Amino acid sequence: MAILSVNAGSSTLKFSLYPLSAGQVQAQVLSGCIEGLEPGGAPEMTWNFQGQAYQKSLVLGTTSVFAQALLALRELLTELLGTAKIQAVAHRVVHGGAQYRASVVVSEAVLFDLMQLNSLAPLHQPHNLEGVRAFAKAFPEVPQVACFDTAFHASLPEVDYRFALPEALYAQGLRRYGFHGLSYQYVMGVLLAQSPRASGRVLMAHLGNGASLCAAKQGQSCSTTMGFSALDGLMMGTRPGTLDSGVMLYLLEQGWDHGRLQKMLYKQSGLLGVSGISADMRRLRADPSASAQLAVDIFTYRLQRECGAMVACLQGLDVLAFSGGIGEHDVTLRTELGQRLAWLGVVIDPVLNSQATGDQIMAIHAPESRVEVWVVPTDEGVVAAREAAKLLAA
Ligand SMILES: Nc1ncnc2c1ncn2[C@@H]1O[C@H](COP(=O)(O)OP(=O)(O)O)[C@@H](O)[C@H]1O
Ligand SMILES: CC(=O)OP(=O)(O)O
Ligand SMILES: [Mg+2]
Repeated sequence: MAILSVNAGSSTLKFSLYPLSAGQVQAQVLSGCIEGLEPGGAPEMTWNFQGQAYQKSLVLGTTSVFAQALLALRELLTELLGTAKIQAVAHRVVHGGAQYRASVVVSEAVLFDLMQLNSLAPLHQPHNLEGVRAFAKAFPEVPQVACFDTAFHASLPEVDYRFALPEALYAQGLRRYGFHGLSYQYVMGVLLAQSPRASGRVLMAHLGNGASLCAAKQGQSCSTTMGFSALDGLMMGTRPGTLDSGVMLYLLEQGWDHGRLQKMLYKQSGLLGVSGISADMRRLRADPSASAQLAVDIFTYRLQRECGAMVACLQGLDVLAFSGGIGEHDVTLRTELGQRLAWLGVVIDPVLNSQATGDQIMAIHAPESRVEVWVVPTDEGVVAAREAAKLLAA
C-alpha cells in the first residue's frame, strides 16, 4: 500500500511515493518529475528510486500530452510497485477558497467548486485541477484527495485576512487567504519536534519560485505575506510581490487589457523582470551584470522589509526558518538577511550556514543568538500524503 503525492503545474508534474504501514505514512521511496509538458516542450521523466537517479524521454503525441504523461507514470509505478497498490493520490491544490479549510476527497461537486477559484490563482489552480481530473481517469479505482495551500492559514485573525475594502467586496470572497500552506505545515511540524521555542513566535520563509513568509504563534499561522492571490508580498522569480494598486490603474488607463496585465504580473516581473536575464537565483548570483545584482538586491531588501512587518505582528521573534529552493541553498542570502535582522538578536554561524545545503534539517544560529535560525528542506509531498492517510483512516 502506498500514497502518491503530486504537484501538477503548468509545465511540470512533480510526484513522490510514500508507503503506508498500519495507516502511517513511511519515508518516501520514489520521487520524480515530468518536465516539458508545455506546448512545444520536450517531455522528459526523471526519477529517483532507492537512491538511484533515472531519466527517460517521453514520446507523446501533440494532443492530451498530460494524459499520456500520466500513462507513462502509471507504467513506471506498476513496474516499481509490482503487486503493491496505490491507496490514494494526494494533490497539492493551491486554492481552497473560503469553503475548503481542510483536505477533502474530490468528487465532481468538489471539483466544480474548486474550478470557481481558477482565476484567483491562474498560474496554479487550473493545472492542479487538470491534474486531479487526469489522475482520476488514469487511476479510476483510486480516491483523489485535494490538499490546500490555503488551509494552514485558516487560523489567520480577521484583522489580517480582511482588506480595507467595502464590505460588499468581502462578501464576494475578496479577502486574504495565504499560500504555501503545505510547506509551512511541514516546516512547523519539524520545528516543533526540534525545539521547545518553536511553540513561541516563529517566522518561516518559503523562498522558491514563488516566495512568501508566514508568522506563527503556538504553531498556528497568524500572518502571511501572500494574500488574495499568489502575487502579494515578497518579490519572486517572475512575480513582483506587493504592488501599489495605483500602478494597475495607470496601466489600465494606458490601455493594458487583462491578459497583458496577468502575463506581466505572473510571468514577466520579479527577478526575471528586473534582471532581464533569468528568474533563477543561481544564474543571477553567477552573473556579474549590474541588472542581475540589482534584482538580487531588491529581492533581499523586500525580504528584509516584509520580515520586519511579520516580526511586528509577532511582537518579537524566537525562531526563524528558511525553506524553498533559495532558502535551503542560498548561503549568501541567509547571511545577508541574518545581518539585517541583527537588531533582533539574530546571529548566524557562518560555518554552520555554509554547511546547510538543503539535504538536512540544520540549526545555523551561533550560541549567543537570541533567535534560533533553522534551515528546513521542505516536503509538501509528505504533508499531502499524511493528509490523504488521515482521510482514508476516517
Ligand atoms: N544553490 C542554490 N543557490 C541559490 N538559489 C538556488 C540554489 N538552488 C536552487 N535555487 C533557487 O531556488 C529556486 C527554485 O526553488 P524551488 O523551491 O525549487 O521552486 P518551486 O517553487 O518551483 O518548487 C530558483 O530560483 C533556484 O535558482
Ligand atoms: C502559491 C505559489 O506561489 O506556489 P509556487 O511557489 O509553487 O509557485
Ligand atoms: Mg514551490
